[in-house]
Amino acid sequence: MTADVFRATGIGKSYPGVRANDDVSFSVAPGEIHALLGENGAGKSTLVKMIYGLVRPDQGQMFLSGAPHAPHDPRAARAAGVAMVFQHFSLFDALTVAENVALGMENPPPRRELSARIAQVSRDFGLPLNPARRVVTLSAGERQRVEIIRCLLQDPRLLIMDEPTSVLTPQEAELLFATLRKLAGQGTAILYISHKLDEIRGHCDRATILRHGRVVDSCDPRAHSARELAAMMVGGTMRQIDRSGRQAGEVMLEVAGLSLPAPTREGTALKDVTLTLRAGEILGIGGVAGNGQEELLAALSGEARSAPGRILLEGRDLSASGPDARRRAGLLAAPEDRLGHAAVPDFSLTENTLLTAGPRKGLVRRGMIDHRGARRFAEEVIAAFDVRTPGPGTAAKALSGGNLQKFVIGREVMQAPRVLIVNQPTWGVDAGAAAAVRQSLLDLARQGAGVIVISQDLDELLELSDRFSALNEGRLSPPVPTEGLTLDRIGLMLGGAHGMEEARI
Ligand SMILES: Nc1ncnc2c1ncn2[C@@H]1O[C@H](COP(=O)(O)OP(=O)(O)OP(=O)(O)O)[C@@H](O)[C@H]1O
Repeated sequence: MTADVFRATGIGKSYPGVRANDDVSFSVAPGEIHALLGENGAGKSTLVKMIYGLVRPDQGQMFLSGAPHAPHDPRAARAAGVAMVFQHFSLFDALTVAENVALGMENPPPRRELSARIAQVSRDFGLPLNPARRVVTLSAGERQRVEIIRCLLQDPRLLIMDEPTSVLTPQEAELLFATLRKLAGQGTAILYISHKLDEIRGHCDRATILRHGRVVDSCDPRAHSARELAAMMVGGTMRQIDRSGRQAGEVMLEVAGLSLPAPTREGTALKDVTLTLRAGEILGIGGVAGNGQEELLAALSGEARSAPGRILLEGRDLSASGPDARRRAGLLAAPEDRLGHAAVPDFSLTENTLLTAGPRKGLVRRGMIDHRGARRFAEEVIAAFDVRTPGPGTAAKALSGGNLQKFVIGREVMQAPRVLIVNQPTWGVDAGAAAAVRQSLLDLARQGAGVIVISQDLDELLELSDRFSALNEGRLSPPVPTEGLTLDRIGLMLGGAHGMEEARI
């Protein structure tokens, strides 16, 4: 007999060369918000994928409300009462909220009844959402609400959330926590994966800590500091960020009156973007997702070209140059989407170094690829950025999200750029690795490079940047010094960005 909603005993799962889960035992009580904590690659995703029927364990047993739980696929898991909200949304842009919800249901009711039920659940849980809206018009927070409502309509016993707040504004995140608390109040168990330790301390009742696939600790996160939790995850102490030793030098990058039309119907036009970046400086650009972040990165990296005189690197006009020419000149960029944009999923890490490091590291000469050189460079990145992987021959898609992120950032930093632009550099990266990535950006600036950090993580921007600008519907605000800047003030600078108004309800 057990009163647990979920229990795992001795769960094991191996991949070639990796023991992703090793003798994992833990349980989640009714009404409990239970955090799964661990470094990148610790085995959190593998564990929840087994609970949701996406991956089959090699060993051990799982129980749901006391009954054996061994789902063959997600449909079986859902039928048993498990629901999951993924990091990446699986919604169709062209369809309405109600149509998307219907697609995810086994036996959807007639459309009018479904719309009424969606409206009911959104009222009950304080999740404002109009069933007739097309998904393409929704902010990230609203899209997530669609996924959550889809889950709630199943009336789950166990709800799994994989890094749900990484795409949300602070206001949207608060709304999400209020919903989770309400749900827990009704007895639903919630399994919550996040790398944001303060968030876990603030909202979770219990935490199970995984390291190298094993459960190493279990605690009440409210009784520990973020530092202590991080130490449990890594089995050591966290290092402090060192911001010292940087001086603003000569102008490295100048962007003057850059305007570009939206690349797609859903995209954002850039409107008269102007900025100056000096050597040794970090400029932070904040904003709600979908306000031109990707477009700005594309315009700076050379994926999108612009009229003459718009983009100058050390006085040289690169406006009309493509990515390779800009890389050769020292203007490098790491986009947000690591799997697909920054890295080719089926390519090995060695092959993936060639994607961006070819021109600057001399890995492609007269059409010939220097494979040994590429492999050596991939090995250097793996070592310097502590990328946990069996080796440079591993396919990018086999790395855990955070480890691939470390690789993608490391690949650019280690090319010694003059100017580096990164978008969401620590998205999905664990606390220890995030500190290492941030330190590498500071070190790069200390060596005289200019760095632009585009991020939705305001704490990250405050920690890293010397000046802060807000990107709002493709417009960049004049920069303000970060020193003394409060979250409230930033909120005002971001004001009017779509999604914020609803989030304040
Ligand atoms: N399909 C796969 N093939 C090979 N190895 C895999 C596969 N999926 C996961 N792994 C490996 O299993 C280990 C655990 O990965 P998992 O994704 O569960 O970690 P995680 O704790 O969720 O990490 P993150 O916080 O970075 O998302 C990692 O070493 C990863 O490289």
